[in-house]
This record gives sequence, C-alpha cells and structure tokens, in this order.
Amino acid sequence: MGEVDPAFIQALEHRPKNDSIEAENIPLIDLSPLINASNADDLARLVAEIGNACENWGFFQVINHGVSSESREKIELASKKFFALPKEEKKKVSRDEVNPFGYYETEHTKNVRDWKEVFDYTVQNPTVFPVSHEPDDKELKEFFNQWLHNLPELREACEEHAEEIQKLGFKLLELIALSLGLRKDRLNGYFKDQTSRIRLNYYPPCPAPNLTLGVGRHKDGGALTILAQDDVGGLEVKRKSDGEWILVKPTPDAYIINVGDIIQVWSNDKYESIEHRAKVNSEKERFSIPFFFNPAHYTWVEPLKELINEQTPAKYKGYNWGKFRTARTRSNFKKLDVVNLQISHFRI
Ligand SMILES: O=C(O)CCC(=O)C(=O)O
Ligand SMILES: [Fe+2]
Repeated sequence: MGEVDPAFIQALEHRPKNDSIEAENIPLIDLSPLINASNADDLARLVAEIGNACENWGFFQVINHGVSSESREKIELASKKFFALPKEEKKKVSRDEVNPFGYYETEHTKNVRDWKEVFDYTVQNPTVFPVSHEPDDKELKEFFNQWLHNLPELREACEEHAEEIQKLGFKLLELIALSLGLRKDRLNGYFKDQTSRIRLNYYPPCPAPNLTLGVGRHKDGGALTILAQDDVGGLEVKRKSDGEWILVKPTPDAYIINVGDIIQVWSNDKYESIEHRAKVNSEKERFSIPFFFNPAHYTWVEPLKELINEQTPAKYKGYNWGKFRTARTRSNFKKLDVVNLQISHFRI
C-alpha cells in the first residue's frame, strides 16, 4: 500500500471491487447485414437492435464490423513497441500546453491520477481547434500529430487504423440516425471537418489495484467512442438499469461502442452517455485503443429539431463543440483550479 503515490489513490466509494459483476446480456450486435447485401428486413432489425442498445444500455459491442484484423493487430503491436521504449524516447513526442496531442503520463480524471500512459493523435492532420475557450476569441489553430522518427511503423499503423475505424464510425452514425427516425445521412455533415482523436492507452501492472484506477469514472465528451480492448479486461461500465459497475468481458476482435455526450444532447436524452472506468491489475499490463468520433470544431451542438416539440421541449441549450473541447483540455492540463466542463452545465 505504501508503494503507491497518494495522487493515484481513489476515494473509498470509487475504488474498484475485486469480484466485479460480469454481465451476461450486454448487447453484442452483428453488423454483417451492412457488409453483405441484405434485404430490408435484416436492416430494419439491425436498426432496431442499435436503437434498443443505445436506449437501454448506452453501450454495446459489435462484431463483423468491417475493420480488418490485420490493421488492428498492427496498431496493437506498434503500441506495445512504443510504450516499451525508455521514457526519454517517449517524451520526445510529449503533449504540452501548446500541443494537446502526443505522449502523456500524468493524466488525471476528476483530479485523481490515472494509472496509465497515453499517446494521442488525430484522424485529420492537421486538426483545427479554437485557441481559447473564451467565446469572443475567434482565433483558430492547426494542430499536427507528433511521430517518432525511429518508430515509423507506429505512424503507419496509426494512420491505417484511423482510415478503417472512421468508416465504422460513419456506419454506426447512420444506424443511429435511422434508429432515431432520421434520414440515414442526417448527422454525417457535422463530421466533414471531424476533430476525431485516437488514443493508445497503456496500463502498466499496479502494486495496488484495489486502490487505484487505470482511468477513473468518466463519460466521453464526443459523439461516439469505438474501443478496442485487449484480452486482459478491466473496462467497467455503470449499468443503466441499476447503477452497478459491470465488467465488460473481452470478446475477440469485437469493438465496444459508447454513446458519447454529443449524441445524448442531439437525441435530447433519448440515448445517454454512460459512465465507465478501467481497472488495473498487479500482474498484467493492459492496452486499449479508443477512437473518439468527434464533429468539426464549429459544430453547434443542440437537441435535433426533428426530435423536439411542444410536448418534448429541448433539454439543453446549444454549445460550440470546439470551445467545449478546448475548455476540457485546459482543465485537464491545469487540473485542480478549473472546473471540468460537462454537458450538465448546458441543461435547461
Ligand atoms: O481502457 C479502457 O477500457 C477505457 C478507456 C477509456 O474509457 C478512455 O480512454 O476514455
Ligand atoms: Fe472513456
């Protein structure tokens, strides 16, 4: 117990349990009707399955998703190689207050340090964001990915994975639009200048896995998250029906899909962004790779007009995604002295 820096120790009520519940019935959705030419009934069934999973769970797993296992293996291998490098090497591509993308080892969630190292890159290179979170400051900046020259396979694998995973992102976006009774391409336009980010997560073995978390409880702020977890396991989600923390057992080659805050706002709370966290363990290192599917920085996020009326008025005021994201990054970086912006701040 004395071996771990107190910055990592979770408050008693947030510590993980040894014997997490493993849910039997987390939705596992087969996307093959999208890939094989299918009849209208199969597609309608799939849309209904997605709608039910978004409404009742806020997360689900997909198989037959069209992302090649070669590209996944390649990025998993490259990620292992990167994190195995000496710290001085990894720090050559450190994230800092100027560039929020790159390597980082002192991430905090809700002011408690996470037992992990991360490497972030964006799908569009460069990606444009506002410089400041201040509403009146209109200055924009291009952010570029940082790569290590002596590990070219990391860049290659990361760029290839980004290409493939965003295709899955658009497929899911279209299914979600259909499940809300909207046109299939209703949400696509918001992603024309997407600010999507991919994170390589590395959770080293931890001497005190009962006191710490790899990533503390949080909701993802973007539209949709598509996560690849390895076979070690540790992801827990807070089950909507009873608030219990449920361990998501790894399914080989599946991706875990999380409804993010933006879809919660767009759908006016029909679909909810679900709290999740990751446990660590004392023996095994664990790797995961989330793709955060995020719209253009200039997107005005508000409940979709088609889904609100006199009986069901909008539950949120609109907000600018780029400003929201910049405020978040700033509070992550500066910690402790700035509140972490949440969609609840825009609730009417
Ligand atoms: O590693 C995991 O399983 C979850 C990671 C996560 O939630 C995140 O990076 O936002
Ligand atoms: Fe997350």
